[in-house]
Amino acid sequence: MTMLDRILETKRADVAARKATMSHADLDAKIATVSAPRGFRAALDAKTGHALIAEVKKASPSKGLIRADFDPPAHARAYEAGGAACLSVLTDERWFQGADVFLEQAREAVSIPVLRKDFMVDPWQVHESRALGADAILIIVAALDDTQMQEIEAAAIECGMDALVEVHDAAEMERAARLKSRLIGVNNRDLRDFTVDFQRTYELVAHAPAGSTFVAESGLTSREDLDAMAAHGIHCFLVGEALMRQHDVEAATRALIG
Ligand SMILES: O=C(O)c1ccccc1NCC(=O)[C@H](O)[C@H](O)COP(=O)(O)O
Repeated sequence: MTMLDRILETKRADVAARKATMSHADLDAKIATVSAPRGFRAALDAKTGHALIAEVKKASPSKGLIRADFDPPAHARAYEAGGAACLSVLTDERWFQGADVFLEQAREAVSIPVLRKDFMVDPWQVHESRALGADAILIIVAALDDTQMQEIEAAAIECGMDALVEVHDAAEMERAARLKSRLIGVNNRDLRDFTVDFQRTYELVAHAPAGSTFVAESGLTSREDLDAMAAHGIHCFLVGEALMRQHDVEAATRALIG
């Protein structure tokens, strides 16, 4: 069983338990109280130069605890002040020590759009994400069949949210291209064995559907990494650990994107 399989197994059980306690009507009532979605893809497209999705990330299955003095609203403000276009907030509890409240606190602290970084296995979670205030959700192609992806994407569209569609190889890129979303991410990290390989991203960028906003995700640590990606025509980046390990998150963000 791969790490992704294990994450998905616990996620399905978690979602089943959550659905038992909160109906669609409950979620709709909560959605009515949160502010309208902030355009996530539009915020990336509006940036000249490097456009950063900065991740609020306490821990990960590959690295364990990353940030002991974890403070989501403070990190969110530092990212925004450092020039990030958007935030990503991990909400998975079991594997990333995340929490829903981290997303609510982070979004409340800033005016830039926020991605709920979690493992979507059911359209119900999309409505739950909107109820938490999320402006975008993640669709991991490796985790879903085509029907599930379409249903989750349809829920995102219904909620006025963007979907970041994450792929790892050319076959997944083909499946992603059948969706409506043109916000495509390539995860440099193999979710099965955690190896990081920028080459995969360099190859896949040419296969993204025309007109896509293309995001390189994971394992990026330096300005040199981003410049190397830019040389391949990639200008949007999702970075977590490298920034979360810095004492001065704002300065590190500014130094990374320049
Ligand atoms: O980060 C992990 O170890 C991980 C393991 C298994 C599935 C997903 C995982 N991470 C989610 C992400 O995609 C990253 O948090 C995100 O791209 C930022 O990566 P990084 O800059 O390397 O923290």
